[in-house]
Amino acid sequence: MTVTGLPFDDFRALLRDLPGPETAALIAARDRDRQLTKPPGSLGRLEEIAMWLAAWTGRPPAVNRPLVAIFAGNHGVTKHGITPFPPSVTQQMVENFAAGGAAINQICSTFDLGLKIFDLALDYPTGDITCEAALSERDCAATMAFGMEAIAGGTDLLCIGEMGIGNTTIAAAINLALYGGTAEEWVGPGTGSHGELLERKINAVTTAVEFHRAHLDDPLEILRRLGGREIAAMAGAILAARVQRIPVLVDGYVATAAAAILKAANPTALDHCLIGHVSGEPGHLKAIEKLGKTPLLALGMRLGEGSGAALAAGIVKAAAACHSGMATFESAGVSNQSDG
Ligand SMILES: O=C(O)c1ccc[n+]([C@@H]2O[C@H](COP(=O)([O-])O)[C@@H](O)[C@H]2O)c1
Ligand SMILES: Cc1cc2nc[nH]c2cc1C
Repeated sequence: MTVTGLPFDDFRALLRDLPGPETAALIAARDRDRQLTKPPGSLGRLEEIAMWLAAWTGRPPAVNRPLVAIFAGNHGVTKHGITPFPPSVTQQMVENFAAGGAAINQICSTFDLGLKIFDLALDYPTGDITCEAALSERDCAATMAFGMEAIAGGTDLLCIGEMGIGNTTIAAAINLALYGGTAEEWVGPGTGSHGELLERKINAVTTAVEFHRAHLDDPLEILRRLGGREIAAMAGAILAARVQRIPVLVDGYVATAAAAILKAANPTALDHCLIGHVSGEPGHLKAIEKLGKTPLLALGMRLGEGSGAALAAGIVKAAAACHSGMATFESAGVSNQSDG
């Protein structure tokens, strides 16, 4: 037997043929929304969120098994001295997540969200993107496939987050490769890179995109050359959720870069996603606009670890509860506008 397929082939095929929303469930939800005891449109974006849940799950809006998935990876590019924290903090924070001591643990408890942490070969950082590919095609595809397993235990709302010292540099490089401009437009302080650290970060992003320039017309090549394991896994998880029609909340600057790879491969690939929160990272709003999205929250956070998506999950749960739990004009005996 001759093996002819390349590792990305299955993902390219999946991306070509994505399922769309369920129109019948959307129409039913719109119909019910019109009957609820409120002036039309008065719940603003909560109404849009309820319709989004119905369209993607194919049933009345509900959130019964929300899950926050955090993917952790390490990056060879950190050897350039671009971050105030050492790469060992990635593993240490994974342990902190497991022990319940991180911000994300408290947000998950507050909104009753499940939390799963996926650490990705933390002892084997990716290649230094300034002079080599971050990942081989085989490693990148295997990591995307691993990310797809995040939903295997079942969920009806997936919040996508990450942890990885150096990964705001990676996100900036991906954005520069996808959208152009200058490194300065996409590089921000991350966990606190200023002065010489920030200059080296900008140089690393410029050099990396220049080094890989001849190969950046293919989004999956951008992912494997400039990305990282947590970025590849997040892309896989978002794609798997789409195939299973599970709505997704995307977290900050880094998670958005993973999502952007899918959008570049298929313009409809993020129709099942909302952006939970616009990060304080300066390039995030522009990156969100490139996806044609409006973030649900703007709280000035720049933490990552799924925090913005998890906070937005609280809003999404409230939207579903309003839609399913509110009385109708008829059931509550409240006069509707047309009743006079
Ligand atoms: O996603 C964001 O908006 C975001 C903004 C700033 C920092 N982070 C988090 O900080 C880490 C990356 O920052 P840095 O400075 O090491 O590139 C990584 O663990 C991210 O989760 C994340
Ligand atoms: C302490 C710390 C916590 C984090 N959470 C997400 N990214 C992080 C980066 C650092 C440095």
